[in-house]
Amino acid sequence: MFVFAQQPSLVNQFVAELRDVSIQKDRLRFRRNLERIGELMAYEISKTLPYHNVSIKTPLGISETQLLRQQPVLATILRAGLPFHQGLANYFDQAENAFAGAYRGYSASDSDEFEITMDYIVSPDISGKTLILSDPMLATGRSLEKIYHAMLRYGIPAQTHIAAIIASPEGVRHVQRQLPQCHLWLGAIDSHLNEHSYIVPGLGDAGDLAYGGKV
Ligand SMILES: O=P(O)(O)OC[C@H]1O[C@H](OP(=O)(O)OP(=O)(O)O)[C@H](O)[C@@H]1O
Ligand SMILES: O=c1cc[nH]c(=O)[nH]1
Ligand SMILES: [Mg+2]
Repeated sequence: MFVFAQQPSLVNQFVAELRDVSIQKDRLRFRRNLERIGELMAYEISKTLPYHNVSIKTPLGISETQLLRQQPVLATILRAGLPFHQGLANYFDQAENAFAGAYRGYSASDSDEFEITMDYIVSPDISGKTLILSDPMLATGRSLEKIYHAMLRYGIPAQTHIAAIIASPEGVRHVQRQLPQCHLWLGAIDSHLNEHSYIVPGLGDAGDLAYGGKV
């Protein structure tokens, strides 16, 4: 598990801006910060992927270097995942992409009990490929668990990376227990979940901050 908050970097600045009530209401900046963190996480994850040697012909000679052996498949969960996904896609710029729609379906309007409902998924074949599954918020971990299992309809990946920006300790434990094969990349691990399963201190509702409220 790699936690960006455990070392000084610009990721901490961008996470701070996502959280800050005096900055986060600027939707454009909020989305751009999700995207910027996606870009920096892509760079960090790229250091752990398989490479092969290549020779590049320049106007003056040959340059030997190492390039990614294969682009990953980038998968994300609507809505809040979209800007974060775009950041990953800016750097893994030839990746194939998968999208899933999932939301918390509550048993009653005054209840905190919910099931994760998935109503949309589209993906390329992921057999033998590197899968990077992203969602900025890892609260209970049940959305990521559900979408990971749904992705297995499209093949068994060679390796899976889960990228999240803010996680709860409960969610991290859940993902580590349910998906022990996945590598975790986290911006920060916060204090706890509240009674509504929101992360504290967290940032609030990432989807609403990025795109506005919903009815
Ligand atoms: O770890 P979990 O307990 O499953 O919660 C995390 C999920 O909640 C948020 O999405 P939300 O349902 O708010 O949808 P939205 O992005 O459309 O706002 C977030 O982006 C995750 O998908
Ligand atoms: O804290 C949380 C939990 C779920 N979804 C969010 O956007 N924020
Ligand atoms: Mg939301």
